[in-house]
Amino acid sequence: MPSLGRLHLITDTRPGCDPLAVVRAALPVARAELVVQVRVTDGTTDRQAYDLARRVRALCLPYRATCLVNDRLHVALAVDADGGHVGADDLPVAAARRVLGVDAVLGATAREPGGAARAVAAGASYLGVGPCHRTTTKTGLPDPIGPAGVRAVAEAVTVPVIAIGGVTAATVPALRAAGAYGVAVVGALSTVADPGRATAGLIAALTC
Ligand SMILES: Cc1ncc(COP(=O)(O)OP(=O)(O)O)c(N)n1
Ligand SMILES: Cc1ncsc1CCOP(=O)(O)O
Ligand SMILES: [Mg+2]
Repeated sequence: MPSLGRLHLITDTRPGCDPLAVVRAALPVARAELVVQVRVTDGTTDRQAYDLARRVRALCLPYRATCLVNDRLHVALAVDADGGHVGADDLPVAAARRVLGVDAVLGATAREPGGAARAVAAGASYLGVGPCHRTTTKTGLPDPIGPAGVRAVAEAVTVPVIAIGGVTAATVPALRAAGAYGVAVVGALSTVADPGRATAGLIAALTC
């Protein structure tokens, strides 16, 4: 399995967003350091999710960037994505691993060391850990765990920890110092005027 990219761009399909434009801007900057996770809003049909994932997959290929699909693992299989990401409301990690196969990249959401260790034992190849900071992109989340919460998880597992939730280039150094391998973002790339420039800022923070 190729090494995991450090910058995870999660697609924003809320009204008024153009997820493909953001992916197109980020790819030439981050190249193989980019992991694009296709995440769609609940009201999105499988056909719409498939069409978006198929396009993202095609855009990623020439850059050797990784393409994952959030929640809908049948869509991941249908577009031959590199893998998927599951959380508490999705297929259990072991079932997701059976669906995707042994070689797939499989991310699981974790918030504390016990859940993190269980997810890894069940077959997760990386963990999405958070919310680290307050986010405006997803509602209904528990309080942020901050860099200290990331550290607690990172010390409990050997797989890459991807910090998520309110991440910006300015908060990356503290998250990295806490043991995060990389970060996942929605707003930091999808709600800015120049996503290519924002990608460069995040990559610089992740690789220094
Ligand atoms: C990298 C990463 N980490 C966490 C999540 C959240 O997944 P989940 O808890 O299943 O919530 P939804 O994204 O499905 O709303 C993620 N998607 N990616
Ligand atoms: C899907 C998800 N899970 C925890 S926070 C989050 C959204 C992160 O979005 P942003 O980077 O805009 O805070
Ligand atoms: Mg989910």
